[in-house]
Amino acid sequence: MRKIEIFDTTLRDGEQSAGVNLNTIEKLEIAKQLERLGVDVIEAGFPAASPGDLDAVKQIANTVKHSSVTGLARSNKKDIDAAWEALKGSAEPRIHVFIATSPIHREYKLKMSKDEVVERAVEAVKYAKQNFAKVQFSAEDACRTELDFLARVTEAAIDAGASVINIPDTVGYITPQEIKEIFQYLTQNVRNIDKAILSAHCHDDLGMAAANSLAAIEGGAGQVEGTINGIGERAGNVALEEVAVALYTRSDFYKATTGLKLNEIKRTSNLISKLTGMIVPANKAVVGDNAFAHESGIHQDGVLKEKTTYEIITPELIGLSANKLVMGKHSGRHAFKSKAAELGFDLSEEKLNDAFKTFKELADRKKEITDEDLFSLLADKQTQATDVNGYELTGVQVQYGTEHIPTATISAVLPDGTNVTEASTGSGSVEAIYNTIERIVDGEVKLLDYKINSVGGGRDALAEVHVRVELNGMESSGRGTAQDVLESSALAYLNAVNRAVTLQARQSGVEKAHI
Ligand SMILES: CC(=O)SCCNC(=O)CCNC(=O)[C@H](O)C(C)(C)COP(=O)(O)OP(=O)(O)OC[C@H]1O[C@@H](n2cnc3c(N)ncnc32)[C@H](O)[C@@H]1OP(=O)(O)O
Ligand SMILES: CC(C)C(=O)C(=O)O
Ligand SMILES: [Mg+2]
Repeated sequence: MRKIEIFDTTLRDGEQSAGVNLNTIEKLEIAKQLERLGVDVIEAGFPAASPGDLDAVKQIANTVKHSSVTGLARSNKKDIDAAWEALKGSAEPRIHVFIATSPIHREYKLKMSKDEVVERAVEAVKYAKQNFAKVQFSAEDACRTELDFLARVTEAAIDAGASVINIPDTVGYITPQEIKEIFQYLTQNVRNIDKAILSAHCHDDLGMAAANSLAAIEGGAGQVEGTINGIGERAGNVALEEVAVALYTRSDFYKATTGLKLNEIKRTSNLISKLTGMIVPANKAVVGDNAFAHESGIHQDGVLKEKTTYEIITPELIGLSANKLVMGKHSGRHAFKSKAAELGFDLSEEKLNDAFKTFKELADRKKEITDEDLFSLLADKQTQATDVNGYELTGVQVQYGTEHIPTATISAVLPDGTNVTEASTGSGSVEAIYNTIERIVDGEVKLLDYKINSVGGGRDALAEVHVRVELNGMESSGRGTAQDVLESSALAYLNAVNRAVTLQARQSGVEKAHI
């Protein structure tokens, strides 16, 4: 069996998804889970993109021990220096430098000749190699690049010191047969290919990312790059869980495996979905809610007689256990702590006490507290900043009637500690709440997107709201979870406002909390 290296770029290419913005605490939590999942490399960000990105990559590099941590850099000294600043504390400093090689990108974007692109790539790899133990080079838009030129760039980058050469299908254009041939061509025509491993990085614009990644492996790729749940720029990157489970299930065909702990897949998917607000479609391969649901009579009959009639992978394989009824209002602190550990959370004493209090309040109102409820509650506590200096919701009251104008009254604590209560109307309850919050907040807030999702099932399920807002021209996202949809709507809005305030403070040089 060949071992395929798994390079996870959820925190870099995944965060390039429109509307996703993770703060450092959330990125750290995701990185720790990717480490538990057993990915070989975590691409933690693009350090030159912003001081916040650099800081997040640095914290992840200094925390994660069992996966390599890397950061992206353009082929210039400034980006490579920023990456070094972020990654020098990691166990095996590793950088990912790139430059586009296709004719379209050379002519219109970079305005460079072939020779200039090769020269820039070589200079960048050599410069990076002065500090970094491991250098990965990517030929952006490789799959639309002339094959002989791609081989030339690859050979030059390896000679300059790159030990991983990534061949991205940047715009999701290639077909499985073609990408297999590209990898075979490079394997056969690059003189020094034995000194590097080839990597595939596929996007899903035509829905072929998983097929293309698997075809690249057949053609000789030793590393696959992608994201969990397939999030990423435009239609997203290849979903790593699909590649890993396909290799496992069809090892008879691919004769390849990965180092992933497949039973950590579901937890990783849930955490990333929750923190990014990118909800996983029910019919999504491997991690969708319906991936193991048999609806029709003939299928149910077959599964009852013999599971393998209609089930090629088991829920247990990806760590999906039956949703147990776990805790109730009579549960104590010890049981709660051990349940939190079972669900994969290692909370500080302060956060654990806070989570226990919220759990007890919830248990008073909700009949059954499921693993899903607890996961949501604990993930919120784990990623909540303790040094927050923002707006805090203390009360929501809404009057609604089909014959009346909805009116909301909101009480909150301002960043300077003052208590306020305001009221306003709207065409619906949520609009009334948001109009009221706008009266409380300093500046102009615009709602850009609103999504609501229930955590688990049942009439008393928790409501999780994700919003995207603009505050004084600064875009940010926020989320809120509560049993009541209106309360979660208010919490999500204020969370997004607080994040925008933090980003603005950062930009104006005033370091504040990681809200
Ligand atoms: C395929 C991918 O996923 S690539 C990664 C995409 N990710 C990102 O862009 C991360 C977020 N980006 C950013 O924050 C900003 O774009 C920054 C900080 C990286 C750069 O910002 P700016 O300096 O303002 O440049 P801007 O983004 O407008 O333009 C990019 C410049 O980099 C150049 N460039 C693009 N790729 C490369 C490269 N790999 N190597 C060298 N130069 C490059 C472009 O030609 C352009 O140069 P020009 O200004 O001479 O025309
Ligand atoms: C930066 C590179 C690797 C990339 O994300 C792409 O080309 O899609
Ligand atoms: Mg990409």
